[in-house]
Amino acid sequence: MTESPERTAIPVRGASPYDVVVGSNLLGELPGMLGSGVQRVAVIHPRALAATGEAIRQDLTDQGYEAHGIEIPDGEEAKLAPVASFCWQVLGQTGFTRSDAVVTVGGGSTTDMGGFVAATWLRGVKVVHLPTTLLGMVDAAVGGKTGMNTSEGKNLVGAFHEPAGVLCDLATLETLPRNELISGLAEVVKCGFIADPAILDLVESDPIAAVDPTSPLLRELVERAVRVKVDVVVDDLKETGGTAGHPGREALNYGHTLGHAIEKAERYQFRHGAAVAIGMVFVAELARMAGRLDDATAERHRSVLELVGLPTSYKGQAPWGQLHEAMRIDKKSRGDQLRFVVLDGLAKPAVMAGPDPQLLTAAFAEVAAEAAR
Ligand SMILES: NC(=O)c1ccc[n+]([C@@H]2O[C@H](COP(=O)([O-])OP(=O)(O)OC[C@H]3O[C@@H](n4cnc5c(N)ncnc54)[C@H](O)[C@@H]3O)[C@@H](O)[C@H]2O)c1
Ligand SMILES: O=C(O)C(=O)C[C@@H](O)[C@H](O)[C@H](O)COP(=O)(O)O
Ligand SMILES: [Zn+2]
Repeated sequence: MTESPERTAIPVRGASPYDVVVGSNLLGELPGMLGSGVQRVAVIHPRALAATGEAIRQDLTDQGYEAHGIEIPDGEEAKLAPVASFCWQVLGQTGFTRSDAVVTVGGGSTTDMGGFVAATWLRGVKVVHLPTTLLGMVDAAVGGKTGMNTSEGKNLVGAFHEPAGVLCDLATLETLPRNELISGLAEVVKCGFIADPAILDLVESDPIAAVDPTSPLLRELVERAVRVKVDVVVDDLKETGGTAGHPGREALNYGHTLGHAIEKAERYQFRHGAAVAIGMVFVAELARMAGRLDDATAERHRSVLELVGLPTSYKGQAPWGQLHEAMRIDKKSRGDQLRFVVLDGLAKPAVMAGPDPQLLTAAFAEVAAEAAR
């Protein structure tokens, strides 16, 4: 790892190695990440970042690229087939070849959709991610997973397609709405529970700095969470399974089984991180009730998430039956068997396969009932 006060480069080793760079004012590094031979660049950005997207497009044009801006909807509306189809149309009409590149500028919905377009255009062209949300920096832009929603559920279509580089420019977080920053912290806290408990200590030590985009503490959280994700994906890029005693990439799905079901039930009006926060409390209860997780660690889920303003109980309208049904199509399921990532202790992720339905109902009661406490 190369470090300086301005930038930290975290290498992702593997068949196609690349760097995740964390720092400020990193745009000058984009041509280096694009590498040689790129003539055309498509800058995919959401509506909310129209000015930023255009500035990056202009900058690339000034440097001699044939740069095209592609504006997509904000949030989950971007992760729909017609939006990918629109992007393919633009790439076709501008004559994109296999030596051209996609640059995404935005949050996880943009990197998921833009990454999917890059994975599928001509069966795969280069992509560089410029995440502009905390969640995008610590999670979505890293590791090559892309996901599109269908009416049946969240991220049901996608591909693994690693980026050529990721630039996490912390200065971009200064315009991010507070609730979006807090949503991203859920994935940071997730990394604390599954792999790096120092993350939890840091958040607990100064929860105000943890939600301050200019704080050195948030920068340390970003770097730590990126390292957790990188360590997992280099060992199990395509989620085919971990080594003995570790669930591999599935560990990153901690809290997501119920989380994704909540997002779908709430028609994606819930922030991803908020849904995952509730999902983590649910699986902590599941593991505690199954005798796998101690009371203190289970309770720590609630306390650390609440410290930064994340929800720990489900106050929405969907009944358990609807959420249970939605979980069946989760990618960790095998046949009719539901599988959950649980903890056997702090930083000890494991898989619980086919839990007793009564245990599931009891764990959900702990999450839903808290609303009435
Ligand atoms: N592929 C993966 O590994 C992975 C990992 C985690 C999450 N995800 C996906 O990421 C998505 C959530 O991503 P997200 O939380 O970044 O949300 P998002 O991409 O929907 O962005 C949230 C909102 O903030 C706006 N925005 C983005 N950057 C901004 C900035 N700097 N200033 C002002 N506004 C800005 C966006 O336009 C949007 O309206 C979900 O779809 C989730 O499934 C994917
Ligand atoms: O990178 C991964 O692998 C993850 O599971 C990270 C999750 O935070 C992310 O939300 C991911 O998109 C979920 O993947 P899915 O396979 O459950 O759709
Ligand atoms: Zn997630």
